[in-house]
Amino acid sequence: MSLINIDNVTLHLGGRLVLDQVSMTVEPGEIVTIVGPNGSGKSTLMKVVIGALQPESGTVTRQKGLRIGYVPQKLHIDPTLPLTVRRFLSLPKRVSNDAAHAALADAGVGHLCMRQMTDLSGGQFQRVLLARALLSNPDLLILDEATQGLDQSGSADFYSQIETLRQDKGVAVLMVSHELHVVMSTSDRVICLNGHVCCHGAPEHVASAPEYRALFGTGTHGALALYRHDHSHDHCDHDHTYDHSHNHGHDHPQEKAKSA
Ligand SMILES: Nc1ncnc2c1ncn2[C@@H]1O[C@H](COP(=O)(O)OP(=O)(O)OP(=O)(O)O)[C@@H](O)[C@H]1O
Repeated sequence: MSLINIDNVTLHLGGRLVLDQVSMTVEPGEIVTIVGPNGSGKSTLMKVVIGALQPESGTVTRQKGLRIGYVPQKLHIDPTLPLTVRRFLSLPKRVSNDAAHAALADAGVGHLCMRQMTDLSGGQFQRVLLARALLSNPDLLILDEATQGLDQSGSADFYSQIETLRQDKGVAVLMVSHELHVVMSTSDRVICLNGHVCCHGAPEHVASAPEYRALFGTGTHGALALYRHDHSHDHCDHDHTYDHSHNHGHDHPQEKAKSA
C-alpha cells in the first residue's frame, strides 16, 4: 500500500487555482522529488500531503499510522536566546539523551549536541532540523527546499545523507527542490508540477520530456534556467491563475504520477 495517495486534488487559494487535479503517490522507501517554477504549487501540495490544507475536491489517503518527519526550509530562532542543540531537540516534547544522540548521529552531526543553535553554520543547522524530524522514527521524510541557502557542496552533502538514511532505515522521502542536478541524481521519481502535473517518472524520463524542457530547458541549461528563474522573476511571470501553455497536449493531469 502507498504511504501517501493523492487523487485528483484541486485547490484554490485567494481565488486562484493552485492545484489542478493533481494525483501522485509515495511508495515505501522511495525518494520522490517535486520540481516546478516559483508559484507552481509545490509548497501547497506539501501542505496537502501533511494535512495542513484540505483540498476542495479529490482525496488524500495516508497509510494508517503513518509517521511523517518534516524538515522546513528554515526556522527562525531568536539570536538572543541561549539554546543548545540538545535543548532544541527537546522542544516542545522532551526526548531522552539516547534518542537525541541517535537522531543527531543519523543526521551526521553527532558532535554538535552541546553547541548553541545560533553558532551553527547553515548546513549544520539544516542537519539539526533533519535530526529533529528523525526523532519520531518516520516512515516518510518531507523536505521543503531544505537546502535553500546552502552552497552546492553543502547541499550535495545534505542529499547524500538523505540517501544514506533511505538505505539504512528504508525511510521514504518526498522533497521539493530547486537543485535539478541533485534531484536528477538522487531521486527515484520526479514530478514536474505547474499547477497541474506536467510530467512525471524516472529522472531521465522527466529530463527529456517536452513539458519539462518547455519549463526548464535542456541539460545543465535546464538547471541554470531554473536557478535564474529562482533569482530573477523576469523569464517566467506565471501568476498561475493559470498557464496551461506548457501542457503540450497533456490533457490528462489526473493520470497518476506514480510508479507503474
Ligand atoms: N495562503 C494563500 N493565500 C493566497 N494565495 C496563496 C496562499 N498560499 C499560496 N498562495 C499562492 O498559491 C500559489 C502557489 O504557491 P506555493 O507556495 O505552493 O508555490 P511554490 O511552487 O511552492 O513556489 P516557490 O517555488 O516560489 O516556493 C502562488 O501563486 C501563491 O501566491
